[in-house]
Amino acid sequence: MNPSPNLFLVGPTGAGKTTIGQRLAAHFGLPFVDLDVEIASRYGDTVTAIFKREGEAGFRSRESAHLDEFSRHQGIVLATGAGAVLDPLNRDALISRGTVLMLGVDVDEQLDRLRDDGTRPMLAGDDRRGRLQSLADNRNHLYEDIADLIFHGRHEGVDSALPRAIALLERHWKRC
Ligand SMILES: Nc1ncnc2c1ncn2[C@@H]1O[C@H](COP(=O)(O)OP(=O)(O)O)[C@@H](O)[C@H]1O
Ligand SMILES: O=C(O)C1=C[C@@H](OP(=O)(O)O)[C@@H](O)[C@H](O)C1
Ligand SMILES: [Mg+2]
Repeated sequence: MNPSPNLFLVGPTGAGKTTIGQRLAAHFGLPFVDLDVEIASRYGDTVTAIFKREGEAGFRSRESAHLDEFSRHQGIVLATGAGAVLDPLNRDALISRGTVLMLGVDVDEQLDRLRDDGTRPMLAGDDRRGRLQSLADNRNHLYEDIADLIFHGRHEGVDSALPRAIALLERHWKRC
């Protein structure tokens, strides 16, 4: 079904890269890898703890190393973290080693989905809306630049989004 070696999910925090990625992998019968989970398990720590101990720069260098490693696999679904696209080498690896699916989401929906979620260090502190807006301003064009496909998240649950995402991918792969 997938003529491309891998499926890479990119997009803002809370867009559903982890959740939808897992469900897409199950649907297509492919192994699922979440970059953040791999980083956390490799260092026996949470992403939040790595941010606290090493700062964002420390996390980013681990993220780039893991992205390079896992993007070389064949036939996986890989959920990246929202900031993985900041490094141009990461963007090149994603573009050249698989189909890049951007999951888009607006700030209101992010606020809603992540209301009770305290696990995202980039959102720590006050003014979540302002932080999300500035992350969107800085990053959305990077996702769009590398995406083969863009899935626009609506105000709907995962069960309703999933078949739309599957249909989008199947249409794309049929054309390839
Ligand atoms: N339509 C939807 N698509 C994706 N995630 C959704 C949707 N509706 C609700 N969610 C919820 O949003 C939360 C954030 O999703 P997550 O997969 O962690 O995003 P990401 O990995 O992109 O940061 C999860 O709790 C997920 O169940
Ligand atoms: O916005 C970011 O830079 C980050 C997003 C997180 O992933 P999600 O996109 O799954 O939240 C995780 O990689 C880390 O906390 C940094
Ligand atoms: Mg995630």
